[in-house]
Amino acid sequence: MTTSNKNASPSATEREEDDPIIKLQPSKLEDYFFPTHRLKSRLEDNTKEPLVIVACGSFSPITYLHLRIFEMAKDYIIDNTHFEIIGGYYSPVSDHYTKEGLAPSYHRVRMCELAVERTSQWLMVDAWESLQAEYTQTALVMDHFNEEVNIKCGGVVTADGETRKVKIMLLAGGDLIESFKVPKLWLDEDLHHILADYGVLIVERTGVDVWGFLLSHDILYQHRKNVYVIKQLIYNDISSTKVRLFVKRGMSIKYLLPNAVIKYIHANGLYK
Ligand SMILES: Nc1ncnc2c1ncn2[C@@H]1O[C@H](COP(=O)(O)OP(=O)(O)OP(=O)(O)O)[C@@H](O)[C@H]1O
Ligand SMILES: NC(=O)c1ccc[n+]([C@@H]2O[C@H](COP(=O)(O)O)[C@@H](O)[C@H]2O)c1
Repeated sequence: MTTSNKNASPSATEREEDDPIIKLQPSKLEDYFFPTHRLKSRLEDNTKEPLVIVACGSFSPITYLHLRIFEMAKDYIIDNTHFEIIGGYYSPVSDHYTKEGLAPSYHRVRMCELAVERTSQWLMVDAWESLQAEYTQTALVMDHFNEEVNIKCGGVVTADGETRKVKIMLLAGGDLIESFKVPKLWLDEDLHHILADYGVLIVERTGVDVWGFLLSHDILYQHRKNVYVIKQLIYNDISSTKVRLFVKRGMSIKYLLPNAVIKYIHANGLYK
């Protein structure tokens, strides 16, 4: 027998489905605006330090792994730190980043938006980096978020009406952090800036010894108090590279990424 309870108040998950259509990020820099529709303007717990988490990457395409890393970070933050998350952002890299398999940035931004717009209450997509006329180093992307959140939005307000500066942290997989050792890929001054002034949340990745790397890398070790390593309790290794290959070979990508993103890939003939 099935029962229906029309009067029951909707669960949080159901409410997300009813979110009003959000304003999508534009495809031209002159129309750019910083998305704040899911950014908390008030800190709930006065004893906590407000935090915005930023994930930089290709997201070509975004997968359930890229969605999960934010949720893993959230659980970690709640259990192990004195931070209160006030928002999370994807910042897809621009077309000037020379990496194989990058779909045009407009599509990558839109796919990220489709992935979060009906499934999350705290994740947003910022197109600023993707709209720049040249490649933007991650240190500058972090500065952009700092400027938007702390200078233009003025930080966050506490229950006492006091304004508090928001900490901005980079969220990255173990592989991205391991790329710190690649000669000339990252400037030392950028690493110091990211690690000292912002901080990094590292999600373990299969095959990468994050703790070993942390010990071996001088700059990372120097700033270790601002580096948080998150264990993957359920290992997930969904790869965008393999998703692209599956599409090219006409194979199914269902259950690897949200349906809305799959539909978008097929409708726009991406990764053929
Ligand atoms: N299996 C994984 N475990 C933890 N983090 C991951 C994993 N895969 C990707 N990430 C992280 O997701 C972020 C975005 O990754 P990005 O889209 O640039 O590359 P990718 O997911 O490895 O895709 P590609 O196959 O196109 O290289 C990065 O911080 C990356 O380290
Ligand atoms: N010097 C830098 O700032 C630098 C170097 C390499 C990668 N990254 C960033 O790391 C992210 C992921 O890059 P990959 O997909 O190549 O691992 C991208 O957002 C890219 O911009 C930054």
